[in-house]
Amino acid sequence: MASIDDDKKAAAVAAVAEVRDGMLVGLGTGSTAAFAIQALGERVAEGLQIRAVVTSEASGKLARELGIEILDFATIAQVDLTIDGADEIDSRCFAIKGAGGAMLREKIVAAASARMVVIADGSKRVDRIGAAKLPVEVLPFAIAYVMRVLTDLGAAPTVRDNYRTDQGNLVVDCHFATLEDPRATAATLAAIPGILGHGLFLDEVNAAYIATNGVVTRLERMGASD
Ligand SMILES: O=C(CO)[C@H](O)[C@H](O)COP(=O)(O)O
Repeated sequence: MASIDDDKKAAAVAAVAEVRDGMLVGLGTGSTAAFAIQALGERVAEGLQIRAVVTSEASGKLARELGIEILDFATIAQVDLTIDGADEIDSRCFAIKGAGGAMLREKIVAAASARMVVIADGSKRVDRIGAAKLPVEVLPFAIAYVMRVLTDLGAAPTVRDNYRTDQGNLVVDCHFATLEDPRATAATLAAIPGILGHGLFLDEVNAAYIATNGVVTRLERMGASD
């Protein structure tokens, strides 16, 4: 029986097989993304010619150690393929991300990407997203106000202890009693001044590789979802 790490690695290797010579690749954050960076590093060592942008300092450090050329994302307008993990993914290719706190950069890199694939072990596959905590990145200046608004919305917000994002901001983990209309929730969060980003990925994910007991399943987005 495959371990969770075996499954993370299997999903990562399947996604990395999509990478071709000449691509600019977006590298996600987290333990599953680290398996993808590792697999990509092995292909680079074998001669694959790619360059990459990263969604966190941690992923950048790992990628550089593996000999992957990293570009400054501030100079990049378009990425070919981004590979990233998720905390939950459903059949609509809706995802919740951000347990690792990198969702703001991850969302930006995903938005800039022609294609984004999520990689995950089977525990992340759900019927409908909503059980996982939904993180939001908050400007420290706005934290008291944002906490009041999120509490009024019934989001049961908690500030992540002793944590700052790579941009120096706070993360507030939310949990809504239901996430029946994720688009409405995303719009509500995006409209709150002081919230810089949130972990709902509703339009970014094109496909997912999900591994359960060593078997990798590919989920492909079928046009527009709601
Ligand atoms: O969104 C993320 C980081 O912001 C991660 O991709 C997500 O939390 C999954 O992490 P892991 O692969 O370690 O379970």
